[in-house]
Amino acid sequence: MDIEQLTYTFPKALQPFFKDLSFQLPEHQVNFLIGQNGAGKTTLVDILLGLRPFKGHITPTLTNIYLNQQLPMLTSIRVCDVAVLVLGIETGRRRLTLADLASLVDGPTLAFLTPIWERHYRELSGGQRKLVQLLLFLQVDRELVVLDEPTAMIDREHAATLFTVMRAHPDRTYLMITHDVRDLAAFPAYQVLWLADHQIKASVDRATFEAALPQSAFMQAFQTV
Ligand SMILES: Nc1ncnc2c1ncn2[C@@H]1O[C@H](COP(=O)(O)OP(=O)(O)OP(=O)(O)O)[C@@H](O)[C@H]1O
Repeated sequence: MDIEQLTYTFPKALQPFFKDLSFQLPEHQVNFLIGQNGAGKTTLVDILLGLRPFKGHITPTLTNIYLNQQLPMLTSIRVCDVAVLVLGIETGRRRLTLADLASLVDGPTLAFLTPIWERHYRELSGGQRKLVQLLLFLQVDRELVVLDEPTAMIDREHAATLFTVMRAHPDRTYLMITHDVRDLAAFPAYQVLWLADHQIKASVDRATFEAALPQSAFMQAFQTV
């Protein structure tokens, strides 16, 4: 995706928050977006998804899905009901059995959901609840998948399951906001975009990232996000 001369002003603000940002999101790989709290990561993502009016050009327009930080869900329902809520929209089904699920989702997702299929959602831990939703939404096929801090609140084992499912769909373009440098190692290729001072301060690929000296401005920035 090419983002050219993107300018965005919050409603009622006098000055633009982003002015003439230009950068690229390579397709069919993972793009990490890093930056301190308040740097504008969520705002930028909203713009890229067409949720906020902006000036500039973003091409091409990709079908997308946005997995944001707050994933509200009634707690009186079971895991199988959550699956119907997410996958029922795509498949038109109002009921799903485990056998149905096996034909709709990938192996790691099936393995994670099978033992908890009949469990009440409220009985799961916060991290388990988050992973249930993330994995189910990742079964919905879209060209651009945006994840806002998916690994916050989940342990490394659950994060590994999430990454396995993401890697199972290498045709997708991922844009992931993260504050955790450990997330990067899960992917063979990626780009890291560093947002600071209302600009994309750096965009580096895996080789450049791994070769960066610990005292470089970019690596110092990652320590503080
Ligand atoms: N409607 C608004 N008008 C003016 N400023 C706003 C508005 N909404 C958000 N902001 C400001 O824009 C900045 C960027 O917010 P944003 O939520 O995009 O940051 P972020 O990088 O996603 O932060 P975090 O890591 O905490 O999630 C913040 O300083 C926020 O206060």
